Amino acid sequence: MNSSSFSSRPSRPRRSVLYVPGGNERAIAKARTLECDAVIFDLEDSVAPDAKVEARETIARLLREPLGHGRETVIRINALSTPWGAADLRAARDLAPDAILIPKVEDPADIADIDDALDRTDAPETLRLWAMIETPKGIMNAGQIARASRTPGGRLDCFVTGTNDIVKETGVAPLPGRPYLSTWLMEIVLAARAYGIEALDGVYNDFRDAEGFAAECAQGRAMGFDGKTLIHPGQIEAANRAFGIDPEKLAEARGIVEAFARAENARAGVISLDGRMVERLHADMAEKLIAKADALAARTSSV
Ligand SMILES: CC(C)(COP(=O)(O)OP(=O)(O)OC[C@H]1O[C@@H](n2cnc3c(N)ncnc32)[C@H](O)[C@@H]1OP(=O)(O)O)[C@@H](O)C(=O)NCCC(=O)NCCSC(=O)C[C@H](O)C(=O)O
Ligand SMILES: [Mg+2]
Repeated sequence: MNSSSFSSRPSRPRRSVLYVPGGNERAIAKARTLECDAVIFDLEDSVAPDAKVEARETIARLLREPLGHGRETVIRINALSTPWGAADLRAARDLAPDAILIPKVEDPADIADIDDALDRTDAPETLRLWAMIETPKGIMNAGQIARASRTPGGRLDCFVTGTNDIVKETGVAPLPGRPYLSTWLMEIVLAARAYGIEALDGVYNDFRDAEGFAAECAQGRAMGFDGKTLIHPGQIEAANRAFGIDPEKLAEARGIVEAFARAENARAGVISLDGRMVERLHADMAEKLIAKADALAARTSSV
């Protein structure tokens, strides 16, 4: 398989991925009613050290039922190097979420350690790993981290950008338009694309600023991110719109696929369609878009 091919990436919609603090029972209950594509139940930075054990017990009690309606359930654990990491990993594994999110990944070994620990407990192969890229070393090593995911049985499926930690660790100014962050964000996208995994943009802290949020979503989409991580239910609709599918683009994609399917184009590498040059690589991209639209359509919206 061509590890850099667009079509090798999964087509699950991840337009809107909401963090929910693991200790907040009201927010956990509310998450079941929301139209986001995935929910990250957090045991790391949104939970104070003294509340970590209780938060773990809370999600173990409240997440026995999957979210349903095609939404992915993800649990962010504390790093294995912390006093809570190993017990978080066991608890998360027992809940059988779609993925476990590992914070502050800096090296392929950070993923391999978790993979090995999961293999020792016969965790299902379907359990995926997501990696937070949010430190200088994590950004610099993003390519190697993604590359290591291509090993047989590798579980890594998605990079999640941690802009708050990047700002903290680098001292970069978090200005509107993210001028000093953009290069690093695009390195994360590039590393993900090179090895066929997905990449999610970081959070927008000022959750009452709808205009600023919409602008940052549009920027993230233009950078190539698959979706945005969110901190508040009020951000879901705008993220779904920004990272959703434009009906005109979908119609165009269907036209490209149909054109290449015609008998007269069976051996063509390039065709002319509506006055534009269209290559087989465009057909690959079109198929990916159609698969994403189908996955969205298959999701029931009656949450
Ligand atoms: C940011 C908040 C603390 C704001 O909370 P609050 O003031 O309570 O908001 P509202 O009163 O507007 O809430 C209205 C209702 O919505 C529910 N709610 C709020 N947030 C969530 C949520 N995230 N998920 C589900 N439900 C939510 C409230 O309970 C209200 O419900 P109801 O009363 O029944 O109507 C709060 O939004 C919050 O805690 N957000 C998540 C914070 C978080 O998880 N942070 C950690 C992840 S961000 C990060 O670490 C990224 C990365 O690592 C990095 O480095 O960048
Ligand atoms: Mg962080």
